Amino acid sequence: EAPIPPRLGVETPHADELSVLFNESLDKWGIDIFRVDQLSNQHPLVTVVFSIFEKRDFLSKFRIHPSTLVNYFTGIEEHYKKDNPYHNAVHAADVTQSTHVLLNAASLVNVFSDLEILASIFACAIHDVNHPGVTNQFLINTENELAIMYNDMSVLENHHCAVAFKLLQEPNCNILKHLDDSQRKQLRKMVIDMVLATDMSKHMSLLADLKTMVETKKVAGGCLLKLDNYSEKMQIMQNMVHCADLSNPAKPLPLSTQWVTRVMEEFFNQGDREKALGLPVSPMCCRETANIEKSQVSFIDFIVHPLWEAWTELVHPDAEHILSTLEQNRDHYSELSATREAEEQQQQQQQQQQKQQA
Ligand SMILES: COc1ccc(C2=NN(C3CCN(c4ncnc5ccsc45)CC3)C(=O)[C@@H]3CC=CC[C@H]23)cc1OCc1ccccc1C(F)(F)F
Ligand SMILES: [Mg+2]
Ligand SMILES: [Zn+2]
Repeated sequence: EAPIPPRLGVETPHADELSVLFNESLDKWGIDIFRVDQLSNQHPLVTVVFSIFEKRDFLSKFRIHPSTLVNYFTGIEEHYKKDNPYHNAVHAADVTQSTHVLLNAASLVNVFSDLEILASIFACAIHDVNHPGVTNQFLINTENELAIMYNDMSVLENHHCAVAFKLLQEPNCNILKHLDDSQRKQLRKMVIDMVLATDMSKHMSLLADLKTMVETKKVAGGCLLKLDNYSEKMQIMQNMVHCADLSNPAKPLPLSTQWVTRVMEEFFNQGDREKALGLPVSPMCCRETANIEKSQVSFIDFIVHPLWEAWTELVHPDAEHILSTLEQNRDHYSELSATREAEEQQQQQQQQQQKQQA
């Protein structure tokens, strides 16, 4: 019989501290996921997934042996590249825990079945697995084997799904073993639909559909979401995972700024590689010229805020605090970018004056 894994799914000398942190904050927006990474001996994804599965009683509901769960998600975690500054297992753990919190919104109670919730958590955990640390456009421009494999269509997102489902076939890793065929087929389809929807090129259509749904729900008298067909339900699940994937600017500032540093590092590394290859450097990816605060303000104004505004309306009033955190953070970055601009202008004037005096 397979051995029972340790209490939090991972061996760590900080097990007590970690279980206190989870008891206090696993269900909270703004858990310090970087501390989870430290306390879990750099196994943030395994311990977050294990704890969520336990809290939602998924091990018994879906007859998953604890060691199978640990084997599979340890394999997944190992396939997240540790030297990616941003797209690593900490990001996967962050998106998974964020979705776990979004699922607890009062207006979403009894909306999703256990299988749909399992599919959502699973999709988050694997949604960036084996990410190479560069964008789809970079893979396409460099005719990378992945772009050839997937014909330039959602290259990364197709790869994440394929790697995740291939790992299920490893020995003692099949967490879906005791699902019946129909459940397994449904879960596979739902996970693929959610992961492919994390491709930013799908963002505008996803948001447009969400806004339409919010309008029709309002007309229907703001009642609890009555989602009678797969497509409507999947739209909500896709937007939920997409919201979690775009939740960095909506987290408490000390967490948000760490994500900004990480993602800029990853995009700058890509900019360095583009320059070395003689390729045009992607916008905001040039180490010398990027204005980090300005990037955040436009990212929030054009992408993140419109999405979270729609989500907040859909689950009103459960996500109000998230939207207000996002708005506070946006103002912080905007003030920072204004002062930085003023400083740069002052420096330029001083240089001008020095030149004139010389
Ligand atoms: C914590 O901070 C970020 C987290 C994730 C992303 C992610 N960005 N994107 C894209 C990158 C290209 N985008 C744009 N390109 C040019 N002009 C604009 C104007 C407004 S968005 C946009 C759209 C978002 C991804 O695909 C990543 C993978 C999946 C989900 C989200 C990830 C972006 C963060 O910070 C901002 C940013 C950072 C670095 C470079 C550029 C940007 C920038 F401001 F540009 F977004
Ligand atoms: Mg992704
Ligand atoms: Zn992601």
